[in-house]
Amino acid sequence: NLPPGPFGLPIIGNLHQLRTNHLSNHLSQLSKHYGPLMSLRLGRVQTLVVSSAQMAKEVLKTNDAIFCSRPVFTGQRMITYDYKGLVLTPYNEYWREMKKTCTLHLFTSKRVQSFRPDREEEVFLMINRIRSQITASGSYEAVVNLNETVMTLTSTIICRVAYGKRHGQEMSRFHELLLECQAVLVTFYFRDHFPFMGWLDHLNGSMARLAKNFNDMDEFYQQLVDEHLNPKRPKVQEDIIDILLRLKNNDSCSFGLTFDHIKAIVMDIFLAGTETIASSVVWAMTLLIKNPKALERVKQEVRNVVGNKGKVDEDDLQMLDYLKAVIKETLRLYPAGPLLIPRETNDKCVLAGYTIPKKTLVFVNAWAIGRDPKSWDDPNEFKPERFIGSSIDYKGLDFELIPFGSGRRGCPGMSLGATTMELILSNLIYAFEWNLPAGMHREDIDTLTTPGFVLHKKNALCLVATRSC
Ligand code: HEM
Repeated sequence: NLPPGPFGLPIIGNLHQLRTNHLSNHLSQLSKHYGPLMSLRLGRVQTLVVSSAQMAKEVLKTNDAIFCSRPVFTGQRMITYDYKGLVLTPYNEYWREMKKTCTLHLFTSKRVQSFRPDREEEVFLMINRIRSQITASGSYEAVVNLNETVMTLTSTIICRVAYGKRHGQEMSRFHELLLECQAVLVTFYFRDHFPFMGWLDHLNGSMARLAKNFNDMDEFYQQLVDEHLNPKRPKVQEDIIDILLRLKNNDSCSFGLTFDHIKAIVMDIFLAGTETIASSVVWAMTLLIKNPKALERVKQEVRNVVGNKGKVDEDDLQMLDYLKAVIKETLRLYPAGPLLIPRETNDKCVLAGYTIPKKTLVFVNAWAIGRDPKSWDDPNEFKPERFIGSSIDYKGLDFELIPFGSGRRGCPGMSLGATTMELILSNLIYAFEWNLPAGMHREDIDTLTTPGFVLHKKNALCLVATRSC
């Protein structure tokens, strides 16, 4: 008694139907036909796709205890030091302890606040770099590649938070490793879907590629840990590695924190924090440039609030209601994790009259839910106004808007993520006038996406910046 779904082929099931660049959109189209609970079979893996706010509430709230595990896959197992992190670890006693430790020591609002100077300094440095680009161009304007600019910024911010370091030569090496890491994480491993064909992963080189990436990343992280252990290291503000080393020395965790745990957590923070923030800022700028009235309104709001101060700081953010609405609307239309992070059931259960087996892989389609006409008027239109005077928020209680997920596996970095997005976007809008390059029209700005966990804009957003202050 499984939920309905498209007919699958023998052995491979529906795998062949999922070879698409925009999986969440494709699943959303299929769900229009099969309904908000849809079954798929990926090789031997039974899969459930959830595509309405009501069903998301059933899964993430009512039955959270059953839907809160994560699937075990080959690439993820190796990259996460055999599931010693948080993000991809299946639900078990270890995850609960680790989550408690991270919630108490890494994700408190006091800790997020303590990194405020790092965030502000890096954002202002980025604004100054764009200003220098304009000066160097010899005119009043310069073309800025926002994908590159914002990605460099967010990875520098996360580096400072996690390792207390800015971008240097070794950081660009790390960037390369991270890109390779994302590639090996989304690689198709035969053993995950057809256990008897695991030998093919060795034959086609994917296991060797995975092992190489893991060893390179491990070497990099170990070097960072060693630097932190060096007694001659200058005393600066505590970063995440410092905090975890302190907990290790004090024996603060019941499971005995090791260097592998520390490296796995730092890896999590990098993977979960960098691209999500960067892609969301790029989507916000894409939507604003395509909607000049909204861009004008947010610009007026930021300038009225900030005046001639020269930059937006975090104290100003509370007063920027329309900017916050722009961010909510962006996350509704382009959630950074359009299928959240895949879940797995840890028991059998009944949902809307259907039987969902234990160990079902679950995709909650935040992309489809954010565009569901049953929840939203003009669902495909960019209308930040819809959030003005509305209590709907992305904090995990309103299931029509769940870019950060919900329940016990919901995003613990939400506050850091949202504040950083607001700070970057408001400063970009405050410091510059943004226009399309000569000869380009609003309609020419595409919204194509890249495949993968994070929904990136495929073609770089290049806009003309002119100084406004
Ligand atoms: C725009 C920014 C961000 C977005 C949209 C986002 C989104 C998400 C989503 C959708 C999930 C899965 C939730 C679920 O399964 O219900 C998640 C989990 C997670 N996020 Fe974020 N995130 C963002 C920023 C961050 C940042 C800055 C950090 C850390 C510094 C972070 C750390 C994590 C962690 C550790 C998890 C795993 C939680 C678990 O499985 O227990 N995220 N995030």
